[in-house]
Amino acid sequence: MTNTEQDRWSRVKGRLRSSVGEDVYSSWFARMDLESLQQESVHLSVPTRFLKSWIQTHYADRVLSCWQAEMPEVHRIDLTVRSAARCAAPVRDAQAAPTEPRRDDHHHPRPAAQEVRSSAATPVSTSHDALGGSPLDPRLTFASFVIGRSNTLAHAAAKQVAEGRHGDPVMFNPLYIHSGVGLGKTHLLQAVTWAGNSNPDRKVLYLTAEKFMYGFVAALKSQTSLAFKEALRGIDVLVIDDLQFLQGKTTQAEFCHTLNALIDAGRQVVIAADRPPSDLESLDERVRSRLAGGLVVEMGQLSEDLRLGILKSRVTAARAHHASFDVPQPVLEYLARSITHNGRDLEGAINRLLAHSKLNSQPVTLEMAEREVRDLIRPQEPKRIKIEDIQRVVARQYNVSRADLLSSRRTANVVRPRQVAMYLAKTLTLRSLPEIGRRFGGRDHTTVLHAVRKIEGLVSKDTTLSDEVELLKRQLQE
Ligand SMILES: Nc1ncnc2c1ncn2[C@@H]1O[C@H](COP(=O)(O)OP(=O)(O)OP(=O)(O)O)[C@@H](O)[C@H]1O
Repeated sequence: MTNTEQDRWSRVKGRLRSSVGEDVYSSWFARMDLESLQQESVHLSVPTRFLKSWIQTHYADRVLSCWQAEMPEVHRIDLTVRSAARCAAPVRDAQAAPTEPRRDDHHHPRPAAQEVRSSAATPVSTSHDALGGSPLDPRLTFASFVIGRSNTLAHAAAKQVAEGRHGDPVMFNPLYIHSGVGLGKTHLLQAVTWAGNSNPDRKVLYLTAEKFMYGFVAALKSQTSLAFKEALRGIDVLVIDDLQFLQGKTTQAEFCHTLNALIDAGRQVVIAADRPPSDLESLDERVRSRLAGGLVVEMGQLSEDLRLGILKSRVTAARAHHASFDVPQPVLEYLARSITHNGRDLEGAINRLLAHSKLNSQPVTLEMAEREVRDLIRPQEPKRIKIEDIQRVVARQYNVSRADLLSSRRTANVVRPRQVAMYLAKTLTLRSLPEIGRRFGGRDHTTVLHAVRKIEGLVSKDTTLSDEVELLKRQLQE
């Protein structure tokens, strides 16, 4: 690709970024590449079918108009998937094959917003119970899931899975969601299960990894493992929570087998764990790579806005049974500001205020809240920042890949981000210059020192760069 084309593409991305805002841009467009540029058409690519379909449905016109602002002669945008994701394949096992014919999307368009059940009033599909699915909490639905910057992509992907129909092609498989403790994985997975099972044609089975192990081991003991496997293969979506707890060679082999059978049959698999597939050390390498082969989405820390949203939704839910319960806005803001670690503590705080105000027949006040939730407020430890995080965030910000940062390429669009990343590594971590050099593709410590000095010098003069560096620091420390 020529430099002019690269420049144009950078300007188009700039336009796109300012037109949709930083958050939307980084969720949907950060991984979009320019493949080629013809006179009237532009060929772009994204890494997953999901991103492709999302961009086509929601942003096709926007992308075209940003190109036209740069090159009025452009009339067509072709968007393709870089690495082919798996589609629905024919079911190998005849016994487990769905008996219904596929419906045609064009003739039976899916309603734009599928109704999602919102209470325990509707029983979850009997197949879920019959198959020995893990218990579901009726409160954990899409309706009660609050969306924020850290979970937009995970939520959208989960929604897409939940709204699929029996026999629909599978867009990304498996969908793998990971996050730290208490950041909403179980909530999202159960929401998929509730919503998916509200369609009578579909069977969605939610299992914790423990239940998977137990189900399998128990089935082995009672010689019914074949039946258990058949049952698993008869479902449309298998949801497995807390995968990090899957242990034991036999169980793992069986899990791998089930995963392959389901994926090859075009059935959806959704997985949650507290770490990315590559960090699931106890799992076999083949399983890890299969897990990483679909869409892997991380849910970050809950931002203050999101925490406030969760608190409000919890208060609303509590008011359904306790109409007089009220938490004034300043108290909610105080809680959102001070309880920073996870959703479970936010829920705990509201429960305590509810209990206290009910038992003592007192309204909730700021003093009461401060007293009641004292132990939920942990002292702010400075966040330990990893060099990989710095490389990831910088690469995303400047639209280069992490491999570019580590490479020996010396083009300007890579050199500056690399220097910024090294500068951040020196200022935000305790790593030594040689160590940083090693982590940046085996560079010498003098190269790192040069980069650090260079950026130090520039930020004092160049306000754009200094704003960029500040933004990066904030993203990393969040
Ligand atoms: N985005 C959100 N909207 C509403 N509630 C949320 C959200 N994120 C977390 N919560 C709430 O926080 C609590 C903990 O969430 P959840 O159990 O889903 O976390 P988890 O990531 O599965 O944790 P673990 O790693 O311990 O399994 C739940 O009460 C959940 O409803």
